Amino acid sequence: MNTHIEDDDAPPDLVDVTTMSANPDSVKEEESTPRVPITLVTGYLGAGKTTLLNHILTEKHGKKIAVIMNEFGDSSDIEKPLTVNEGGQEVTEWMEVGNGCICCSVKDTGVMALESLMERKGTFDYILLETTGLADPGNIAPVFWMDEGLGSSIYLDGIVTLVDAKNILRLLDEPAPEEKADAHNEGEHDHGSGPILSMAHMQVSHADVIILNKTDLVTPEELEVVRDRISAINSVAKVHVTDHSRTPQIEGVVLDLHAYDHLDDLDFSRKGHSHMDPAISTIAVTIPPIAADQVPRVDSWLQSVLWESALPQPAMGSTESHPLQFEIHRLKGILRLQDGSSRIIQAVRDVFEIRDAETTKDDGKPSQALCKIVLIGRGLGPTIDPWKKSLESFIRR
Ligand SMILES: Nc1nc2c(ncn2[C@@H]2O[C@H](COP(=O)(O)OP(=O)(O)OP(=O)(O)O)[C@@H](O)[C@H]2O)c(=O)[nH]1
Ligand SMILES: [Zn+2]
Repeated sequence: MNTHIEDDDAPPDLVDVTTMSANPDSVKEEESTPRVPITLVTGYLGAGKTTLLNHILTEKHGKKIAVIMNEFGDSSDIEKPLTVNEGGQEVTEWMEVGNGCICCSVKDTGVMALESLMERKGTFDYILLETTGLADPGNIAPVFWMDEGLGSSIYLDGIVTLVDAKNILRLLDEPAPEEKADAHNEGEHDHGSGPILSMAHMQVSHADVIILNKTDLVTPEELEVVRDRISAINSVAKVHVTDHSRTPQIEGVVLDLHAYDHLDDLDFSRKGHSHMDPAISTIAVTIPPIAADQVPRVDSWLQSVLWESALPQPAMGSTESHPLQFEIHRLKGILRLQDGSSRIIQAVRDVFEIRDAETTKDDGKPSQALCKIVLIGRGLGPTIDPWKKSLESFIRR
């Protein structure tokens, strides 16, 4: 399935780079160097990830970007090409990243590549990592929160998912590859049975930005259908329509998304979509401002929802007879406190954090003053009612 060899935009040539070897002083500098942002670039096989990265490498953006490409598609590579673009000069070398297996991919080859990359910290100020087309970004994203080493030197700026407009509908309706990987996958996330859930769903549901690519291959009508389907799965991601991954700009589209450090934009971009995806959807739960001592209750509620896939029941003896069978892939939220401060919630799968929000300007709109939690996942049910009731009653207990 790999088409890089006959690409028009062939990957840069391999050149020797002595200038990039680790600076002996870098160990001393480590403490003072700020964390480097990383954007994960995901998307199904052939969606245009490498095309996007090549596009970025040739644009003027004034950043030294370390790009780790996934040149050999989905073999478990033992080497990854690393390109750093510096003053218009591209330098590529190959990094040993050890042996990885995409099925057991908490430590996949991408993560190992990052570990080798951090040995030369200071030679770049941004990282772009192309994940393999079959990888679930939900496995990689939490590494930046859980891994002491990587988490202290890198922060996740956002997840960009390339979508192949021509093939996405078919991919969304295809059975998940998990069945065949299962033998290899014990203890991994069990996606259960139920509506079809493909890798394409996982990649779309985790996205902060969706680049709807290859639009030259579809009609405007087909494009509309695809857009509807995508936003039914993930209504919060920003969607950019492209061909050959040529985004209108790079900053704010692929770089510097700050998807995990502020949440201006929890409003759904396309409302009232009629074609719900049977497998994954987005819901938003809003409640009035809470007291500071209710924040730990929200934390407990999230533990139940994210770790146990259990929605705390509103009250004893409640008539709730059909507990939802759900699974959350991505969750973000903002808690407004009665004292005027805010907290931000971020979760990818079962890893989550609640932290202080940077002070946000109060624009006086009452809707801005509500707590809001957005959940993306499967089996969320037809209405937000059970979610809202559960949250509201749980935090008051
Ligand atoms: N027609 C058309 N072709 C495209 C477009 N974007 C990319 N391609 C071509 O599609 C092929 C695959 O693109 P890549 O950028 O290599 O895709 P990828 O996601 O990196 O692929 P893998 O790494 O194999 O998963 C290449 O031949 C690209 O030139 C597009 O918008 N329209
Ligand atoms: Zn690629």
